[in-house]
Amino acid sequence: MLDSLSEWILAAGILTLIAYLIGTWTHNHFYKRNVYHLKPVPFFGSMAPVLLGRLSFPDFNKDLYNKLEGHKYGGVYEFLNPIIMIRDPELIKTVTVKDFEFFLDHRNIISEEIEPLFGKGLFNLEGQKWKDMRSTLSPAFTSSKMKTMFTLIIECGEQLGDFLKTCIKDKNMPLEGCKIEREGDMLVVELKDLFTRYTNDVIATSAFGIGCDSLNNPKNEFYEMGREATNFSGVRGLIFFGYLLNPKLMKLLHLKLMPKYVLNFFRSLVQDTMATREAKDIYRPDMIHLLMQAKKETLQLNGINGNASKPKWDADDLTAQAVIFFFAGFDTASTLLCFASHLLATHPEVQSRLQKEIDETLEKDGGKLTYEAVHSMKYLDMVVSETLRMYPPAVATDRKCTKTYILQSEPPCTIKPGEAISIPVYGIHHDPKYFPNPEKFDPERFSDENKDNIKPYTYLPFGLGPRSCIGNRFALMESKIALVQVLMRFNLKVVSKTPIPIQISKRGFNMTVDGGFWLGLEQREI
Ligand code: HEM
Repeated sequence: MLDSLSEWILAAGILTLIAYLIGTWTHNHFYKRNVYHLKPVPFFGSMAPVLLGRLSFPDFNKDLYNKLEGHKYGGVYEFLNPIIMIRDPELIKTVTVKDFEFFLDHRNIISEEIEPLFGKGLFNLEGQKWKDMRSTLSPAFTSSKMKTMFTLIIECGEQLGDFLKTCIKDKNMPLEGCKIEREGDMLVVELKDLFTRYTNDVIATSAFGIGCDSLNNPKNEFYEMGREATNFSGVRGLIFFGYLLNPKLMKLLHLKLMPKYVLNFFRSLVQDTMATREAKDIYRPDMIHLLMQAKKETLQLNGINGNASKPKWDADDLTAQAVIFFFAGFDTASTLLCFASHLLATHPEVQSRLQKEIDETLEKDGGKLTYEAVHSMKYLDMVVSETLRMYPPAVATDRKCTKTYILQSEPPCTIKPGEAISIPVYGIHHDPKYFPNPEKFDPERFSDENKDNIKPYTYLPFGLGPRSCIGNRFALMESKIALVQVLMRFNLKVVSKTPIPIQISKRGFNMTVDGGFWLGLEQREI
């Protein structure tokens, strides 16, 4: 028992010292290697501004990037984990493309043992397993497969357009379940809710093989389960933080991220659909079909690994891919749609020019939106590209070193297996050296005349190299379809609830705004 004040002070001192040593025990990593780095705070490392809510996650990324100004790369600390942030486009090319074999993997925060349906997903797979799975899945994302899947996605696009048209026409239509209000002749819509329902339906039909119509059936089971699965607030947010802070300890504690019933729902959905299709010999042009082909080992490996023997996938391996498409695609694409709509409403001249392009294109095809028409609209592509530059839904990406590597730079730096590299997408997209006047929304940056002036490896909303986003084409197609469906019928208008200027939320890691993306939808007179 401690019974004198001096003993209490001594004990407190020892405990503080122990805490300090634990909170800083990796913080000399860059100092020892003579790497320029940002001074870390005990426990927090470089994360204090975002954890204390001083900066949003994108602004925090830009802040770190700017603080390393003058250096091609530099050290930052994600809590206790040292991470090399690479800023220089040539170094980014080296890591993601040229010497990709040394940086094959992402950091695997949630392992296969903890959450098999996460850990076995393409994003988290490592080494040869990743190569095999990427080779198996790549044929699902070629232009010809996109064209086949177009028929499924356009159905969701038309559902979106028709739903909004009915809402505006039928003043008695009940709107509960969706965040839509009426203001005179206009609909006032919270776009995150609207577009999340759309991207949910797109993934449901193309990756899980089911139609849900989450606008007309706002409480359908798939949508509810999807929301549950992607809800990282409360205890689950803390568990995720725990994995970031101390993955080893968290693995020992074996704390799960996903409720079992949610995982079982997705597992049975995929596995039952596959069983029914097999039994009844049903064909549908979607990803489930491709996964079934993979199961039967009928797909040719497309050459990334040059390995002739075909891997065997079990049921969870395949379900995990449908789940990762859902996770990787549903929030990112709806975020893109929200920011694009907001930018169009606040830049009416851009909106009118885009609507003109849409009207002219549709007129040529007798009012029908075809695959070719979506891909022929250059201004639409410029608007989407500039939105992804200003507001990339993936603010940063990473790589994990798999073989000892010497980064040839000034000074050279040895990176050991397991060490992490961060690529600051948002910071680079907002660097005036590469994008003059970066806070200005200017689709002209991506015009035929100007786009070749963009320095290679500085525009990276979908990452880069063999490990870049596999759903890139899919995401662009579904987003363009939704924009056309909305803009052919409506003018996007700023209303009193519209957040102006837009302030990215300081809560959480998502690129979103507090209070929602509210805009007015006014029916067009055509
Ligand atoms: C606007 C929408 C999207 C954005 C901005 C986006 C962005 C990204 C980024 C930055 C990466 C990491 C790339 C890298 O590290 O180089 C990634 C990976 C990935 N994305 Fe997307 N994504 C989007 C939509 C989608 C969709 C719709 C799908 C699925 C249908 C998808 C599936 C994936 C998968 C599976 C990976 C992991 C690839 C691998 O590790 O091999 N993404 N995405």
